[in-house]
Amino acid sequence: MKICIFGSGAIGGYLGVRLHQAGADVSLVARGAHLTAMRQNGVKLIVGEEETVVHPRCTDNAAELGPQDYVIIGLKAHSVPSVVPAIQPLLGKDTAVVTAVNGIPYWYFYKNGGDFEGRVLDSVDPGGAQWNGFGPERAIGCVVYPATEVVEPGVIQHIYGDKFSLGEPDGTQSDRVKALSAAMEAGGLRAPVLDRIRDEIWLKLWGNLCFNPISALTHATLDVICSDPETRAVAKAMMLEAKEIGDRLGVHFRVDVERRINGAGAVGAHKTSMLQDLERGRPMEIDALLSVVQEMGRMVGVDTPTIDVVLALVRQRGEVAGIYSRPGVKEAAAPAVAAQ
Ligand SMILES: NC(=O)C1=CN([C@@H]2O[C@H](COP(=O)(O)OP(=O)(O)OC[C@H]3O[C@@H](n4cnc5c(N)ncnc54)[C@H](OP(=O)(O)O)[C@@H]3O)[C@@H](O)[C@H]2O)C=CC1
Ligand SMILES: CC(C)(CO)C(=O)C(=O)O
Repeated sequence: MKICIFGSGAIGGYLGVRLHQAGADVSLVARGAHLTAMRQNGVKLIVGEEETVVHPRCTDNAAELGPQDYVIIGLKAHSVPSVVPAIQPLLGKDTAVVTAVNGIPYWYFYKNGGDFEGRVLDSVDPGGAQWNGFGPERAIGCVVYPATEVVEPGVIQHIYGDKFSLGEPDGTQSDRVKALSAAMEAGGLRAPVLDRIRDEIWLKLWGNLCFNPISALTHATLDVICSDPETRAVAKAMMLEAKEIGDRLGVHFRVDVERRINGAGAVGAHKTSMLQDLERGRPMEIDALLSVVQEMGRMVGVDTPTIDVVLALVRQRGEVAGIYSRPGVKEAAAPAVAAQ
């Protein structure tokens, strides 16, 4: 089984190590010092006291790899549109594209039925670059639950979790999704194949769409956001607006808002990825977590007053830090120093 992980950072690198251990023919696409270190020393994964080093093929040039059975996208959401051309050499007739990325994926309205079938979402897929460049029929959905970090080039620290839920857009138990699940499970991961992957995408997104921007605005950790009555109320208001949108799109939320907030609070004094990105001066995933929910709200006729306010504030926070540009505006240059 040939698998290329395009964007082999914290999550992609973790997946790469586990799939390599499972015996898959794994190639990692990465760049910079991280790529150099992985090429020279292998990829080191630290899980608790245990350290594993594996030596998959590592490159910054996907063209040298040829067509794959699976391309797993492990990039931050905002990076995906720009790599569509670079991914083309990896795509054969039957190659599946697995979106291991937070937020709403480009293929959301493929085989979902209803009024919006075939609709491209501008906030995550401007101009339909992914829809047209990958094709929605290649897509396999993936919800990423583990937390991992690149602690130094070539070194991935596992923090918690081992579950990557998978699912076909049409909910079928296809051979390709079952084979990928089996490979991931052979590597020691949990990879259930769900028949309603969009429900799971929303459940994860439900937390990301509020906690991540609130944390970027306040610099508070999850425990603080969830226990302070005022920020908890902001989060809850955003989640209820999002739930109304999800309900109209046929999403089933299997837990209620209070339980979802309590679950996030129980994670503890953890900085969300958006806060970490802000502090490190790296682009923030605002559009795939938040702008897209506003866009979907407009589509289904649900007002999103709280989401609108928080989105306006976090966009401006990102723009002032030089790490965010609104969809349709030229990409922000990375600042020389991290934002304070
Ligand atoms: N890390 C986590 O704990 C979790 C992450 N997620 C989600 O998973 C997704 C991936 O996140 P994460 O792994 O943390 O992100 P990372 O930034 O750690 O990994 C992405 C990697 O892709 C590289 N990259 C970007 N553009 C290119 C390119 N053109 N060519 C080659 N390599 C490229 C980046 O390099 P560079 O650093 O140079 O930009 C980086 O190494 C995100 O959507 C995130 O929200 C979800 C749950 C938890
Ligand atoms: C920690 C958590 C759950 C916050 O929503 C997360 O997924 C993130 O930081 O992106």
